[in-house]
Amino acid sequence: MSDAQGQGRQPEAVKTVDDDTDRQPMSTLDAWVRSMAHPEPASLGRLPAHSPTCAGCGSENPAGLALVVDATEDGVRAVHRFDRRQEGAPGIAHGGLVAAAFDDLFGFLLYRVGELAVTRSLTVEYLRPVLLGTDYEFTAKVRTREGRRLHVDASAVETDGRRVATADATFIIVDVDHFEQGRATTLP
Ligand SMILES: CCCCCCCC(=O)SCCNC(=O)CCNC(=O)[C@H](O)C(C)(C)COP(=O)(O)OP(=O)(O)OC[C@H]1O[C@@H](n2cnc3c(N)ncnc32)[C@H](O)[C@@H]1OP(=O)(O)O
Repeated sequence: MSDAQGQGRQPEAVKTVDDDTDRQPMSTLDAWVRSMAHPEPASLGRLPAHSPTCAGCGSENPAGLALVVDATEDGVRAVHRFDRRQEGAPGIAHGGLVAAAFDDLFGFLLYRVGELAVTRSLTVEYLRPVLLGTDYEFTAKVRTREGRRLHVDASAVETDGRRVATADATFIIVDVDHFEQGRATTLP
């Protein structure tokens, strides 16, 4: 992506900005599509959120996980601590939210491969309870690429190195037109 210096660029996803060409207001989707249209491999360091309101990594989503993700030599990494908003059983993170963390982390690999892709399948192995208020290191990498398919792997580990969960997923590379389907959404 254009934030190759790892400065944490936020895509212009939720801002209404002036279109340089016709001076008409640009929609949220137009701005997001424009910002995501040309993903480029990023250098090491902090990666930009998918959008400010992304449920996985957007800092402006009060219900989101607000993952903070760095590019590493072989993939991506986030240290994350779940809180009460992600509770399932008392004191334990809900499995669906752990899956969401993996899914969103996988979405950051797109910055590393320079393609747009979406989740087609996601499998999580819950090895141990993921506790609220505890730091976990999430890492992910691309295992293989076959045509439009990206096979990706991830794990979450405690500070002592014990794995609490692993995940693998298939992402399918899509054209930016895929996201035009979001136009059907009519939320205020
Ligand atoms: C910028 C992104 C931000 C990231 C945010 C975090 C990630 C997300 O939340 S993404 C959102 C959740 N995912 C979605 O909404 C995706 C919804 N699904 C779709 O839109 C479509 O099914 C889509 C685009 C994935 C694939 O549709 P389509 O293009 O018709 O693909 P299709 O022809 O069925 O399959 C494509 C290829 O994948 C293969 N494939 C399909 N399913 C699988 C699977 N489960 N495992 C392995 N391969 C598969 C097919 O065999 C085919 O292979 P090939 O190209 O070699 O023939």
